[in-house]
Amino acid sequence: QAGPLPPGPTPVPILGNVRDLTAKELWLAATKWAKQFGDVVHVHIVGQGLVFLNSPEATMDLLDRKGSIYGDKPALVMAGELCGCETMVAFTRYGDESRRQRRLLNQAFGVQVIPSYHPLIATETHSFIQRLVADPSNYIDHTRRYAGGLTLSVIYGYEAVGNNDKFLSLGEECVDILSNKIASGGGIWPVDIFPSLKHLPTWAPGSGFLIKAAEWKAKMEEFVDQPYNFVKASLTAGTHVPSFCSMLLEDKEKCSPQFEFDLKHTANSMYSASMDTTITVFCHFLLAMVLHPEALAKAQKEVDSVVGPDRLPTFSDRPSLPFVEAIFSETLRWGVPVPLSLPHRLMEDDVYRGMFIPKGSLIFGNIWAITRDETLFPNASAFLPERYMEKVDPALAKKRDPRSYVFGFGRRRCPGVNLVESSVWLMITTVLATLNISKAKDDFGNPIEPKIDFNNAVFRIPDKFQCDIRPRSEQALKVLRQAEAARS
Ligand code: HEM
Repeated sequence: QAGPLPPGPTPVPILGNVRDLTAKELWLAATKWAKQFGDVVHVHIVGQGLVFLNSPEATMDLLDRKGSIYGDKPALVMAGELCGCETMVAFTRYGDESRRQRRLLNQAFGVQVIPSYHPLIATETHSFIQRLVADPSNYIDHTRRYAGGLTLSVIYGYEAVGNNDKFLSLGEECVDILSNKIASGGGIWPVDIFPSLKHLPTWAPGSGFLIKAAEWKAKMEEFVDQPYNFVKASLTAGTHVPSFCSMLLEDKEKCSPQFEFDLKHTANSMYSASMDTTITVFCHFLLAMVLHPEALAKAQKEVDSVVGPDRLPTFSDRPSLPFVEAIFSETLRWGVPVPLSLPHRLMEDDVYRGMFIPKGSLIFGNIWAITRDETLFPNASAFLPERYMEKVDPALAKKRDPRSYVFGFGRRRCPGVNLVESSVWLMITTVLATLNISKAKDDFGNPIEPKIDFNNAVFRIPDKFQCDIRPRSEQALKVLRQAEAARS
């Protein structure tokens, strides 16, 4: 071993740090260790090493600069083999398959393609606002329908019908199983440490995980197959709406079984990755506006002065709305949608600042620790969009830009980032233009403080909180109706 392991909390014999790894807000525990042990922390579960990188320098040095050995994903027996997730993009091993998938992802959501989705994004945004107006308390379901509906349209040419649409419900159920059951607490199950446990007969004590895994695998297969079979059937029937899948499937030359396999799984990964992430960002935006009426008023004033009362915001307004831009950036930083990113796997032994990081370690970029770093973001736990209005040199601006972290790192960085840049911006800006957001009131007219808790193991989604969402004016409703009428 070429040097000591990075420091970390003292493990107990054999089991290691099992007791230190909690499923609830693991990023808080990891950040406590960062304060105690530094920006590279090592823990282990029965010998499986987990390394937390807690600073911009450490994530950049290892996950970005040494991306060729830090770009792998763990071969988890439970998640991958038993639950059937090994072909989902976020779990595929680094190599030919992941490269083919990334190429498809770039074809769908590369920066050059996004403007072609602008009209659809606008339509979906306007419908989203109408639904918020009609039924404000179900803002989470509306956001799922917005984000999932957008990817279902773009990828499969499928139009979601209602918040309880069959593919939206399937998506909701499967993403919940993935993040809160399969990947909870770092995603390491006893069978990942002792693979022979997978041969336990299902009647044996302790084999309950095998029954659960079989159930979840069947669901994941439905999730991957059903929307894809919809495109194939509509292509055969000639009823398809042009989409990413239909366009590629029409090119018969390309359609080898391997290509179809890649397409089917990549399509599913785009759909599944779009929902809870967007929900997390929108919920934090809503919460920030409820808690900071002064920021809301300032942003509305800016939107009003640029857009005026007679139309809705469009992408061409973006350069004229710097404070809205600052709110967007601060929402990403303050909200931290995926606080520990998704684990990478180190492919070769490595030495970093004299510390030995063994091959096979799971590497977590601790985005929470970075975005709460007081030296980079003074008063880091406060929502302060003004911090992005300050002119700073380009190197510092990049270091402070939450986009350098919140979409993950290196060769596995989020391929949905360009879509999010457009879709979430328009969503936020249109809400600011048309809606007022404030604390809900009790029967006596007293404001109710939103109760915030986080119970998702991967995404930092605030549990549903009370708030008041209503149209800003009759005129706002009128322009929304006009936008709808123009479409039909
Ligand atoms: C709304 C905000 C979003 C955030 C904050 C976000 C964040 C992330 C993060 C942190 C990762 C892990 C990166 C890593 O392993 O280093 C990731 C991976 C991924 N994201 Fe996103 N994401 C968002 C939206 C989307 C959307 C809309 C899509 C697709 C349309 C998408 C598709 C993916 C895929 C396919 C991966 C796996 C990439 C791989 O392992 O190679 N994401 N995302």
